[in-house]
Amino acid sequence: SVRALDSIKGPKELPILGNALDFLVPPDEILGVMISMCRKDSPMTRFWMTKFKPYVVLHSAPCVEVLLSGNKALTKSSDYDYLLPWLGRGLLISTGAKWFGRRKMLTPAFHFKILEDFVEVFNQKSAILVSKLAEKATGEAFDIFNMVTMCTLDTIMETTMGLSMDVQRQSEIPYVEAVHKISSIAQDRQKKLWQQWDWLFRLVGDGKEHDRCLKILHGVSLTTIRERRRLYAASSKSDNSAPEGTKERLPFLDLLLKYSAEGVDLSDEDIREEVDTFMFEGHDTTATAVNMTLYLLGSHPQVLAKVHEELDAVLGDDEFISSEHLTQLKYLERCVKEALRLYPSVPIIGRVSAQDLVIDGKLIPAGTNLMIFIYLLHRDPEQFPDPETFDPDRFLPEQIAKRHPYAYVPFSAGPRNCIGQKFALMEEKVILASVLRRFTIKSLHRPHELRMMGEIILRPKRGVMLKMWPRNN
Ligand code: HEM
Repeated sequence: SVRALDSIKGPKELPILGNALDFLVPPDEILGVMISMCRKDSPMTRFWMTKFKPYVVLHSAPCVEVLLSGNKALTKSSDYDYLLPWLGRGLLISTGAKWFGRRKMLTPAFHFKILEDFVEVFNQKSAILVSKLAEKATGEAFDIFNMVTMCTLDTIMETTMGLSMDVQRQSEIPYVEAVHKISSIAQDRQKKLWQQWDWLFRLVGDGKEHDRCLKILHGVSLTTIRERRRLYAASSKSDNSAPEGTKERLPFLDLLLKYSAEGVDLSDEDIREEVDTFMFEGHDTTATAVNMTLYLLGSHPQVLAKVHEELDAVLGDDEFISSEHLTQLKYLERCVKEALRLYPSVPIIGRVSAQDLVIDGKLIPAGTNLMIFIYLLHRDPEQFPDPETFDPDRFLPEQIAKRHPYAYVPFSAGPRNCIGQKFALMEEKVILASVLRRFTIKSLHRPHELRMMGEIILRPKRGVMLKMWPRNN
């Protein structure tokens, strides 16, 4: 049945090895290789990671719609298996009844009422970032990437895990370094045939480094659970109610602890998987998104001027950025969305279909690995004319109405979309508004100098180099 895939266009392949050798390039060249493989004259492309493992890459809106709408392909592709030692079968990777039950269980933790309570934390954590940036705002070049990452990590730990770790005041965070390293190793394993087998991965691959990272990552998640369990038990004992400030709507980790205390089938390992999944997905994605928005604004002074104007008009002298302010920051929101178009934090997602599918008139047999190449989809010139140009007005309502509904999916779409989408957009806006109301910025890199790496999460190889100055100074 794999023969059916021969009717889909793709790059020339070698016997047995297929296209596997094409991927043996440094991490900052993978996206380029993928783009050059994908056919411009076809809405999807087929390639072979050896002749035993075909992939179909979808890069046009109507094809993406077939896959993401409905329940046809809710199972993740085997590429996610490389993340299993770290994330286990938490919400990102689980499938079937386990995924469905968890999704239902965790959705209330992202209820808009809870998100409104988080706005205060977004403000507090952004204020720490701003105070650190005040030292950098001298017109000297610096890399802002990790400073923003620490801010988003600090935020996710306090909002969803209920713990104040004060990571922004520390100079180095082994957790962040381990996240970057392990994602890079997982990505690397996908393309290196000899690393597919665990024993060989350990013998000649990055197995040792992988396990070192794993120890750091699980150390942090297990400590987090232990600490929150202690606080949860103490507060439940004292007044028989949820921990302080959480009312009846419990944030993420407390919700899991409550279910496990009530005897719902949720082992310590189950909780650990979810904590690891949300700590990772909840900070690394937003870090890239905020960083790339800053990069783009720092390269487009006229757009930045309009953002400044809007911030001054909406925020005035109000120190606290409220959810009402956020609703009014429409231009900033368009910038955030346009930045996620050009630099979607998750550039590629993978599925496998349990049943035969017909996409663009072609039969895709059950079991085929499917990729949605979000990065390329967002550059379709038919949907986004002059696609490399940063133009926030593409997200004016009348412009959105002209496009295919699946032309823009930075948070994926359908039942397995991003559970943290609203959280992310609110957090991004608070961080950006807090920073930009006080500072003006200039980016030092041109787009091709960023050398974007698609290591599960998109990352610029050389960070985001900026010059920054206080405003009105
Ligand atoms: C700008 C920020 C973000 C972007 C661009 C983003 C993007 C995505 C995408 C594309 C997916 C689908 C992944 C796939 O199909 O493999 C996803 C899933 C997910 N995201 Fe996000 N995300 C962001 C922020 C967040 C935040 C803040 C959280 C948590 C607080 C979060 C938690 C998750 C989880 C748990 C899933 C798996 C959902 C499921 O399969 O049911 N994400 N995200």
